[in-house]
Amino acid sequence: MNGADSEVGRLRTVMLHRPGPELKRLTPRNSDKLLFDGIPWVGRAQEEHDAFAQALRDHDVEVLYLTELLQDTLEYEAAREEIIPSVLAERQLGDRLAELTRRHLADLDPEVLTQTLVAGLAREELKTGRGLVYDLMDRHDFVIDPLPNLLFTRDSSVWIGDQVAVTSLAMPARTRESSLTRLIYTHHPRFAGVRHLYEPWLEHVEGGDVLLMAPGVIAVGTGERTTPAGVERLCRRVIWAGLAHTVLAVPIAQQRATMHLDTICTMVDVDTVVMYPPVAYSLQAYTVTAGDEEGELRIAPRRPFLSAAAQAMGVERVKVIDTGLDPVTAEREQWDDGNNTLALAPRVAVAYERNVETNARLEAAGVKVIRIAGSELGSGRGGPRCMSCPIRRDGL
Ligand SMILES: NC(=[NH2+])NCCC[C@H](N)C(=O)O
Repeated sequence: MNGADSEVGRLRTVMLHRPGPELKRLTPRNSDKLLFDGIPWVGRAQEEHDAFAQALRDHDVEVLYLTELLQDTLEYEAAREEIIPSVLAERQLGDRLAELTRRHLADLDPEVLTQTLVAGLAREELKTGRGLVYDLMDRHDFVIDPLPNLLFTRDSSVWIGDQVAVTSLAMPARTRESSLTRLIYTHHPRFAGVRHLYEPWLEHVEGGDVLLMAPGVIAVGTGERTTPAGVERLCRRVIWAGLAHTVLAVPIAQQRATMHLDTICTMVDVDTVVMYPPVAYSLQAYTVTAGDEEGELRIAPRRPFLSAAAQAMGVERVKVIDTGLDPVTAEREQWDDGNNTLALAPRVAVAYERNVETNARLEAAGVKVIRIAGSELGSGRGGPRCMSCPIRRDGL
């Protein structure tokens, strides 16, 4: 059965996206808007990603590729009819160019349509384009925007128990990603009958902010991406669907370095987190549980995150791999996703090799670290956890 009730149960199936031509669209002029901090060397990024996928397979994890699932999905007419209109940004294209683009997409076979939905479409590639909007656009302007952040499959959907939350991404450069994941989960036979816990048109929630701390206990960060309103809606849904008894709502600094909760904290064992030292003991949480009436929530006063988590999880304390680094190294390794580990099982985690000191501390604490290269992948500011959407983990 698909689903996950923790961050550390043995990982069985994961969804990845191998970066492709969408990364070749990045230029120094558009990279900020497209949420990359550098211009990746695409071939090397693919090699790094292939090694990541292989490391997972070597640990008996089934790797599904998002584009393969999408291509299968686009064999169905209903899926095509749903996705094509949704990518025609009419206010940008105007009705004439939108109609020509619609016709262009309708003629593509599932494989090329998949590529186009992910890599986008530049004006010069739309050979059938004409009209005033078309004439006024630069040849490199996008008729359909590329999705370079699709690589970070963590953010566009998240499994909670046996249901999938298709998220609502906050940044304009990413909003279309969850149209694709929603399409897959709605039409692909592998996911037939799966219940959707959340939808892309609701208040913003991103998967990188959602941590399954223990069966029944979820932490949700709120900052640059997941909004307070998103947390409230998610709380109501998970608690009243019986998927969690407690949600910890965790305010995080609204800045790029800490865009998601998983940039400062991930779990490496049933009761152990690796955490960015400057925030480990200052992070606060509101404990949210079911209210008296159906659909209502009870909110306990704010208190330190780690003690709120321990209480909800029913453990004496949450162990922190307090990386104990000097502040400059800690800040550098946090920026390079040192805290962003992907657990394959309790005390087995994938991490970027470059975060030498954080990895050494993990090992000293008894965690087996599977190191991967990420010099190019990391230019999008995401580590092994960001690049993976667990679809099935063994229950704890
Ligand atoms: N779960 C994560 N930390 N994801 C990282 C996403 C990085 C991506 N470039 C963004 O800015 O959205």
